[in-house]
Amino acid sequence: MDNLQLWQRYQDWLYYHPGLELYLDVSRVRFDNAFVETLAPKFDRAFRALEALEKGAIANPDEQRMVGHYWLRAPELAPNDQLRAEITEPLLQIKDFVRKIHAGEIKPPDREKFTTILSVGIGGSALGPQFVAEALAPDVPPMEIHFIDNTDPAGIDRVLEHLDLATTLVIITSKSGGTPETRNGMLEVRHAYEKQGLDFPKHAVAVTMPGSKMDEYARDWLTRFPMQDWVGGRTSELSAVGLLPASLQGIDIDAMLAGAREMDIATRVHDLKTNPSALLALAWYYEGNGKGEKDMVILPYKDSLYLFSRYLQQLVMESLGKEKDLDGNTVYQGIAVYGNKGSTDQHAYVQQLREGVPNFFATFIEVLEDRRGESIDVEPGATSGDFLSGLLQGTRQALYENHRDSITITIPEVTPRHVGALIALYERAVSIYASLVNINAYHQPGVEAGKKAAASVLDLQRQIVGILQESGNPLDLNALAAKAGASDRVEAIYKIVRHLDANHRGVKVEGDFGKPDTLQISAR
Ligand SMILES: O=P(O)(O)OC[C@H]1O[C@](O)(CO)[C@@H](O)[C@@H]1O
Repeated sequence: MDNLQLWQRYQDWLYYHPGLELYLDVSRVRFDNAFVETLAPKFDRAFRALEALEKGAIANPDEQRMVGHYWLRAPELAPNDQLRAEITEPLLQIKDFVRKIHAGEIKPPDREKFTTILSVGIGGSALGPQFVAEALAPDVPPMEIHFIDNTDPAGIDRVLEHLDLATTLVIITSKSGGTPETRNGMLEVRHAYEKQGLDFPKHAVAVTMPGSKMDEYARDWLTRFPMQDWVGGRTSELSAVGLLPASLQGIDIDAMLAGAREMDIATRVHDLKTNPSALLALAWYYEGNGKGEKDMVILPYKDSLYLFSRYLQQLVMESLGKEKDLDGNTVYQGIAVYGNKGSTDQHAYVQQLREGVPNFFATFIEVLEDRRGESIDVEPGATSGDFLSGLLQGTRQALYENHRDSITITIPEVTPRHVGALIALYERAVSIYASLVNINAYHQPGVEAGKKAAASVLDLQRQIVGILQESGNPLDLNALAAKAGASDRVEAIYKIVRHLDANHRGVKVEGDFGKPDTLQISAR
C-alpha cells in the first residue's frame, strides 16, 4: 500500500472515543476484510460470553468463581445487593481511612502523622499499584510510596534503609493471604519495626480476602480492607488493592473508576469495528495467528507510563498463557509481552525489532500533551516533545516498511481517568481474546507447580540440615542424598548446601567447587 492508501486505511479503521479523546489505530496491522469476516462468529460468541460473565455466570469454571472486576466501576451491574455492598462499602472505608490518615486522626503512636507508605505484595498485589504510582502520583504527594515485591533479603534491606519506620504506614496486600513472598516481606518488615522498638500492628493495614490467613493474622492491626473473592489479582487495580495506595498518594480514585467505567461502556458494544477492546483482540489474533506466534511489544512514549508493559505482562501472560482450552484440549496458548518506553528503547532493542527476527508486533502508546507549561526550542522550531512525537511516528513507519505491524493508542494526557480507561481497555481485550481462543483467562494453574516445587526444596533443606547435624563426619553429596532417601535429587541437595554455606547457615562445603563430586559437606 502507498501512503495515501494507508491514510485511507487509517481512517477506515480508526476508533475514537470522544469522551475520553482516546484513539485506537489498528491500520498498521495487515488483516483484510475477508479475515475479519472469518472471525465474526468467534466475536459473536465472545460478546455473548462477556455479557453472561457480567451477569454473574461462573466464568472461571475451574475455581467455580464469578469474574466481577467490571462491576468494581459499575456496582449497579453486580447481580445482587450483597455483591454491590462488597464494592461500595470498601470504597467508603478507603475514603474514610485516607481522610483520617491525611488529617492525622489516625496516626502513628509517637508521631504527628504518617508520611510514607510501604506496600508489601507481589504479582497483581503489586504491579497495578506500582504502575499507577509511577503514572499518576503528584510531584509532591501527601505520602510517598515504596514497594517490597519479592522475598529477596538484600532487596528488602535496600527499601527499608531509606524509610523512617516511625512515620511509615505499611500496607500488606495479598488476596489469598498465603503467598510466601508477601508473608516473608511482612515478617521482615515486622522484625525491622520490632528492632527499633516500634509497635508494628499500630503501623499496619492488610488488604486481603475475609477469612484468609492474613486476615486472621492482622486482627490487631490498624484496619483490614476486604478483597473480593470474585476479583482476580491481575484485575484488582480498581479494587482496594489499587485504590487504597492510590488514594493515600493523593490520586483521584473516583476519576480512575470513572475512566474505567466509560471504557467499559465502550467495550460492551457487540460490534467489532466500534469496540476498541475487540479491535485490540482482533489485532492480537491476526498477528499471532490465534496461537500467540508473535510477541506483544508495548512502547509507551511517555516516561510516566513505563511500568505499563510490566503491568500488562501479568495481565496478558497469566491470563492467556494456558496449556488447555476450555474443552480440555492441549493448546499451549499465550502471548509474550515485553517493553519499556520510547524513545529510550530505540537505543536498546529497536534495532532488532526493525531488522531482526520478525516475531513480534508493537503497540505504541502516544500521549498528546508533552508537558504542563511551555517548552523551549531545542532546535529551531522543534521542542523535546516534538522529537518524541517524531521518533514515535518514525519508528512506526520504519517498522511497517519492514513488514513489522503495529497498533497505536493515543490519549490526550496521563490522567487518573485515562489510566483507568487504559486498564479497562486491556482487561476487556484479554477477556475477548481468551474467548476467541476458547481458554479460561481467570485461573493460573501453572503458577502452582513452581510453588509446590519450591515448598518441596525447603522440606528437603530441613531434612538435609538435620542429617548433617546428626552425622559426626563430613559426607559427600551422594551419601547425603542416600541418607535423605533422595538419591535422585543430588542436584537439588548440591544447590541447597552451596546456598547454606554461602550464607553461613551452619553448613560447610569443602573441596573442588568445579567438581561437585569431590565436595565434602559437614555441619559447621
Ligand atoms: O494476592 P496474592 O494472593 O498474594 O497473590 C499474588 C499473585 O500470585 C498469583 O496468584 C500467582 O501466584 C497471582 O495471580 C497473584 O496476583
